[in-house]
Amino acid sequence: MPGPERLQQLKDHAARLQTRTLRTLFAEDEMRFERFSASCGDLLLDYSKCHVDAQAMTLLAALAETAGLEERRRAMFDGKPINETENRPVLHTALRNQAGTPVYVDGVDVMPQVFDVLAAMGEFADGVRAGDLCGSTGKRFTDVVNIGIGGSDLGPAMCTLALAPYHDGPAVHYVSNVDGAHIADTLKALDPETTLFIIASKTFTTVETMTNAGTARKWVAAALGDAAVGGHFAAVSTALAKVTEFGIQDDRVFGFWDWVGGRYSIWSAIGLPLMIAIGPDAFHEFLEGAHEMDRHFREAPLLENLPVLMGLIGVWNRDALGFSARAILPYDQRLARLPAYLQQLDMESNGKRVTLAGEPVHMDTGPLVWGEPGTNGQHAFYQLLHQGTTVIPCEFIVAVQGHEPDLAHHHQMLVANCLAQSEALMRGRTIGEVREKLMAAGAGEADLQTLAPHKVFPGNRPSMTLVHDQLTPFALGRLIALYEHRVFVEGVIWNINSFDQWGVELGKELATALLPMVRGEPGSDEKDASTRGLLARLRPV
Ligand SMILES: O=P(O)(O)OC[C@H]1O[C@H](O)[C@H](O)[C@@H](O)[C@@H]1O
Repeated sequence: MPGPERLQQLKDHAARLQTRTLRTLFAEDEMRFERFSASCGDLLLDYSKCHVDAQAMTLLAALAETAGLEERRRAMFDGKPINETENRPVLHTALRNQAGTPVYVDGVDVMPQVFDVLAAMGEFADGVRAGDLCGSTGKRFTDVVNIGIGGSDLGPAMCTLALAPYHDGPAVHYVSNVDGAHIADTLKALDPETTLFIIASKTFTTVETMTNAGTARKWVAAALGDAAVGGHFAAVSTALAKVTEFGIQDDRVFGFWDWVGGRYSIWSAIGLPLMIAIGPDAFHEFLEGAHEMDRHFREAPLLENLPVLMGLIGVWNRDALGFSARAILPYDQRLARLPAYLQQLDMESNGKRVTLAGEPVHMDTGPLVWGEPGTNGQHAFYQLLHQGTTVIPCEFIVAVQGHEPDLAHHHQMLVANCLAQSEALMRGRTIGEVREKLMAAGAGEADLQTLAPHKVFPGNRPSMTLVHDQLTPFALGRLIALYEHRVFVEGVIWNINSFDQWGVELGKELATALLPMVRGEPGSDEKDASTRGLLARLRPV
């Protein structure tokens, strides 16, 4: 983490720069787009609408260097235990290391195991897709239900929707919430004879997943008998002994390793439902896209390096300009679940308040991450983005082309809207411009007085835009890896551990203690008055 002087230097520069609006910065420099954009293959990052100049970028790059970004990056790729509180390496990059170059953990090359699991997944996925691997009554699987939560759900669920045009396998459903409504609504339309369940849990102890798995098992047993259960279940986990205890056949268990964080696990066997949906070849392209970003992240100079640039701007927005949120706005309906996916990736990784050494941080860390696809969001919350009192930097994502050649006119409208939003956020509309427009429309002086202030857009609101050719499996893999490394860059500058998640533990512990009380056992006097009051109200009638 940069010392207070460096941080002050950054803030001072930001204050100086803010005396010139984004509009002015564009007016002053015809080359601003060329200067503040960068690419990785066909993926373009335009950050020229962020409130930076060359000096800001130099200061930020120096910050990254002082924070030891390059050493930390090397340590991650080399399998050093950079997740210090759990004493684990962080090697999701090995899972997509399509080059197969050795990656060592405790002196052992993990690549052969990675390829073995990928091959086993491929064989299983092909079997299910071809109908060679059937349910207990010999019928082919028409539906796959993935039961998992957090990192064992969000990645495959988000990607299955994102890659719908490539989906040529059985229908895939995702059940995560312990709310019985989720599994009940999902199973309502399914036939036990043709349904395969994948129980996905890194630890195989997560209460939600185990509860849903138990319900699914009962559902199969009730329809087809106990002996049929084995034929309808597969599992993905690092805790193989626990999977065996649950009773899932060995040849249907796909392992991964404790050096894969849950929110970084889509590249592992956690991707199995996605592979069943799109097929092993497309899944390999997805891994290849991520691998391409890994290469770019390791090799591109800092100020041409997309994850580094996005990370530096993230820190700039958070710590120099004081913005506490960022909005993820994909102009792509199939990326509807990307904001939710990035919420876990970003907020579980960088929502931290102590440094690696356990000292309180003296900078603001991870921002609030949220969003919705455009154009839907425009008709809901963009009002606040344009005229609210809180400035929220926006991240737009859009493809040159969709997958619906017959509907190219839809795509043109989508693109026009995406561009219009970042332009409006940047330029705004001044009171003079508003009055001019109103007068041109024949408004009288009274109308001008009352209406004009409401129609002013302050502008000067930063955004960045990512553009790729098309949302292919390769492009999706590259996009996710970009965001993963961006989170890493920010975490290094903040000097926090981006790979643990102790903040989720207290709630789990308290829920376990509260469960008997919810069931009606006597409450504990130690509970606060609010919890006691709510418990009383929530007891079954
Ligand atoms: O895969 P599992 O072990 O079931 O864990 C599922 C999820 O639950 C935890 O609470 C963590 O916060 C997440 O990081 C994790 O992805």
